[in-house]
Amino acid sequence: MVAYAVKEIFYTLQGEGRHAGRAAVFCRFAGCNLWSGREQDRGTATCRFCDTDFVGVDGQGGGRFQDAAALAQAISDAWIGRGGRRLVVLTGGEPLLQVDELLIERLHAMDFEVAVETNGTVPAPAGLDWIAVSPKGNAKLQILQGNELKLVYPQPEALPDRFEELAFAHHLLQPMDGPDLAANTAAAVAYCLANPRWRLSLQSHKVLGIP
Ligand SMILES: C[S@@+](CC[C@H](N)C(=O)[O-])C[C@H]1O[C@@H](n2cnc3c(N)ncnc32)[C@H](O)[C@@H]1O
Ligand SMILES: Nc1nc2[nH]cc(C(=O)O)c2c(=O)[nH]1
Ligand code: SF4
Ligand SMILES: [Mg+2]
Repeated sequence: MVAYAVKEIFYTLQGEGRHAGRAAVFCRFAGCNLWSGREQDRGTATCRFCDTDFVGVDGQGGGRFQDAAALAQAISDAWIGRGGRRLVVLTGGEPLLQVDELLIERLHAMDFEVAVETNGTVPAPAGLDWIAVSPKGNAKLQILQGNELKLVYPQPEALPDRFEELAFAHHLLQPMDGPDLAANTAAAVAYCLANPRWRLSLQSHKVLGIP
């Protein structure tokens, strides 16, 4: 039985959210519940603005890992930093379709702080150190609390008001990348100025030209 399908594993700086600028291993799981990942399905998907290729296991360091120990070892091998706190960001695709408590335990045993980037539609296993939820359109949220709520903006079906009172330590707006990035960034800046409980999250890795 193949346990985990992983698109890619790479070491870079977290580009987004409250940990932006911090070194981390990214583990990108294959597959998502809100889009097939095929361009021909994008227009009818629940999530239509995705900036990521999460199909297959053919990326750098990707593959099928038989068990939690094997995947945790591959993640550990990708950490090339010296000193500091080791951080892994589990992303995708939708990581919570695959992440389980055993993997989190193994990563903790290898001295990692374990963060997740999720669309929030799948319940989270116990033990995660940092939960970043990024709601999508009218998809029903199952995770109603966490560390950061990072809303891609603007989404007509997911207005910030709806998430303002949820129990997250940080509320962030991230401009939607795509053909309207400049206008979306201006709109997000204006929203944060008018509604100071929201802070801006830029995708700094794209500006920097790093993965
Ligand atoms: C590719 S997703 C993978 C994790 C998970 N499926 C999710 O949606 O949160 C990683 C992050 O990128 C964000 N993202 C995806 N497409 C984006 C876009 N076009 N502009 C800005 N952020 C985007 C997501 O909202 C999420 O915060
Ligand atoms: N540098 C960098 N930071 C990121 N933060 C969230 C990402 C993601 O795709 O989940 C991401 C990513 O793909 N690259
Ligand atoms: S939920 Fe996340 S991975 Fe899935 S299509 Fe949307 S942005 Fe991409
Ligand atoms: Mg990304």
